[in-house]
Amino acid sequence: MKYSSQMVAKNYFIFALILLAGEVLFGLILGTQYISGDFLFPEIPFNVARMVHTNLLIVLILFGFMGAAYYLVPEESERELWSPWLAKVTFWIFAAAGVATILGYLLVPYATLAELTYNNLLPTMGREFLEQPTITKIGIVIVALSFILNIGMTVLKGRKTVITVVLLTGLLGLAVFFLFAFYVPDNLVLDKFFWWYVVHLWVEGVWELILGAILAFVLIKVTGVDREHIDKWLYLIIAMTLISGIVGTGHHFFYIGTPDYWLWIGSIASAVEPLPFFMMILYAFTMAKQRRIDHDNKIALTWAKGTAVMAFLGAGVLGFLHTLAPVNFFTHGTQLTAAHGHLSFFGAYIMILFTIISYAMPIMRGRVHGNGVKAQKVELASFWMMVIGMLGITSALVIAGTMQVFLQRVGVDVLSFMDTQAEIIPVYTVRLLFGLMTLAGLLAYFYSFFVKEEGK
Ligand code: HEM
Ligand code: HEM
Ligand SMILES: [Fe+2]
Repeated sequence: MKYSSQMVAKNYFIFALILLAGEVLFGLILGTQYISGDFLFPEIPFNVARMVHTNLLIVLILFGFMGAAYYLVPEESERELWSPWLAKVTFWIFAAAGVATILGYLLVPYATLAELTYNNLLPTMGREFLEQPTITKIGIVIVALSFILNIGMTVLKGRKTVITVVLLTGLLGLAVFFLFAFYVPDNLVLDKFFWWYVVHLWVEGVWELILGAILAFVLIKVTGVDREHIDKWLYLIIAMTLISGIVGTGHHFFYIGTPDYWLWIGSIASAVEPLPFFMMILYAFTMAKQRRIDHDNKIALTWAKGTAVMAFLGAGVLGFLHTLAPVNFFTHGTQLTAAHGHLSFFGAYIMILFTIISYAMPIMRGRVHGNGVKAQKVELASFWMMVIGMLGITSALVIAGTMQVFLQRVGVDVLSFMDTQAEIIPVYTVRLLFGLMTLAGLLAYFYSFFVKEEGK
């Protein structure tokens, strides 16, 4: 490790992985409830489990991004972190607030949680992904500001690279768009309209910049390819992302009460969105081919290539599947949406965290050349188990969604929502089995940390 302050990233990475285990566990609870509705009722109702599942996902990605930034920014900027102390303190504040919020979801009814946290003073609760009590949201803003101050000062005072500039832009965007979580208009159409300013402009806008920057950093390290070469790709990908992604928000404004012109704008702009994801595949594989060094940490490169491919499949292919207005008319809010949500979040934002963790963690643990051969073998097995598990979950959901559309939405003699769900239960059983495989893969990943190196 070049700079001792990079070490602060370790806690962030470990905590992100623990939250990921919780997320997958709650996914399995949800998957079981789809088959047997009374499972764990009344202790953990579906709506609560869902909230815990998705909120853990968001929070773990935030922890992962912070860890990634704290690790790579000092190295890129060629100086110590502006304030390692601040980074350590914010970790504990954020971790405590996160745990308290999840416990709040699980231990008291949501309405009571709203009352206890004085939601009436500034109502922001109750929207998907943004269910956190207002006070937690304020905490997130404070943590984000201190984090950006720390990263920003390090970047400004040190060497500026394309990677750090892109990363910082992404992080600033992340913080700015989160502010829309505080704007909850009474009008339901406006409410939904601005809700997407957080959700869409995060995942299909500024988070993609963060993803691109982390991917570029790891690729430079493990391939030894010239920075100038990688920078050109990064510029191109980022430009394509922003051009298509910002206007592409229109694909959420088709049938929610917004004007008709969104049908055209949303369809056309978002149809371009798969391109930057496709370019990431070309970029990762070209770099791997042109590599100048044979880094001993082979698995980090595997994760990097895997991220590019899976993000393209989840976001690019499954996203495109329902992004044209005439298709979305039938598929909106079905299991096809869930299929896309799972593979895109996993392929892009969970896998990029595995990429940076697999590169950085061995170094932080004193293994500068990466883990030993045996540990990397276990990690490779975990890679495939998780990738196949998530592909299995999403394939099942694509089948479930297609059945749902045809049974419930096409023609006149259609089934009700619940009758349709009953027909799909066999497919949900397959989903659950692949979910178990994903969990097994994650456990194998954890185990790889404890594999002893030969001769030690
Ligand atoms: C890292 C892995 C996972 C990620 C990234 C993930 C992500 C997500 C996301 C983004 C949603 C919201 C989807 C939407 O609104 O369309 C969701 C909901 C859900 N997830 Fe996961 N999930 C993961 C693992 C699992 C597993 C292993 C299972 C079960 C086997 C599962 C089952 C569910 C269910 C049943 C829902 C609720 C869908 C609904 O409301 O109908 N998830 N997950
Ligand atoms: C990594 C990037 C992406 C992530 C993490 C992501 C995630 C999600 C999630 C979780 C939802 C469900 C939200 C909800 O209603 O609860 C969603 C919806 C949607 N996504 Fe994405 N997405 C990504 C990229 C894309 C791309 C590139 C496209 C188009 C090419 C796309 C098209 C759509 C559409 C059309 C919907 C609305 C589905 C509906 O009407 O039910 N997404 N996305
Ligand atoms: Fe979107």
